[in-house]
Amino acid sequence: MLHRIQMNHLSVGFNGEEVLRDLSFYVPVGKMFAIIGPNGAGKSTLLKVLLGLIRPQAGEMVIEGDGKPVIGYVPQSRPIDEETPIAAKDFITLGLTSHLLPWLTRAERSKLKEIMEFTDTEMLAKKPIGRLSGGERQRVFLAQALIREPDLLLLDESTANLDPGAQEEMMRLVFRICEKRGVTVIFISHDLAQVATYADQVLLLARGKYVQGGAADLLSDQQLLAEYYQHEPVDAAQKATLESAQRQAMFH
Ligand SMILES: Nc1ncnc2c1ncn2[C@@H]1O[C@H](COP(=O)(O)OP(=O)(O)OP(=O)(O)O)[C@@H](O)[C@H]1O
Repeated sequence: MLHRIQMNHLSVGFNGEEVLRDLSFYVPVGKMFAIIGPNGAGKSTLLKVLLGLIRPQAGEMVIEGDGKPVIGYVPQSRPIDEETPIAAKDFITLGLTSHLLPWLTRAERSKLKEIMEFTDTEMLAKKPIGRLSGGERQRVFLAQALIREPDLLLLDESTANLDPGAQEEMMRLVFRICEKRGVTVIFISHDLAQVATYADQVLLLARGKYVQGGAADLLSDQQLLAEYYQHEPVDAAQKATLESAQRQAMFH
């Protein structure tokens, strides 16, 4: 169980170029937290800092819990060679400390069964991961992250390449994990509707600046979004004109 996730004055750069500058924010424990912002804003870099893969040049990261915090990670869906010789079930067990199926303890086997039921991956158990559909593969990645019983779950655009139904299914699973097991979830997304639906708090990031706020307040601030995403805000009149043009295009 986590007690506190707090970043204080983080700065990260590559080859002398700053990507994150003096970034301070907190993540509410046991909630869904979204990181949004334009391409190149530093969102994945921030997740890598949380995963301990990048050491910030300045600042500190505080992740406090009852014991050593366990972090699960689900990457963006990527193509995997069809012939990759590993079945979904074996892939999921790679998340455990004993690793390979024959060496699983009784407790680990029962955990595996529970997680595969939860993520609806039982039917995929024997299929090579390269032959799974995008949505199936992401559920397998999620199962691998969950089998470690994480305190903190990180998702880096994990639903980006899925169809709307599969996106919804995956986010509902993640939401249930957060709600029922008290897992803190940090997810990166470019889908602002998805963020509005699932996030409690949002960190909006652009190079060199950031703002944190409640999802409803922050996402309804068109001026702020336009400033960070660097486009003109769409006002009500423009929206009506656009919709009318779309309707006309449909009938001609
Ligand atoms: N290992 C690295 N070496 C050099 N530059 C890097 C490295 N990792 C990231 N960067 C640079 O840092 C900047 C931020 O990258 P990052 O992947 O964090 O952005 P992002 O917000 O996740 O973008 P996107 O929405 O496109 O995925 C980019 O300009 C990128 O080129």
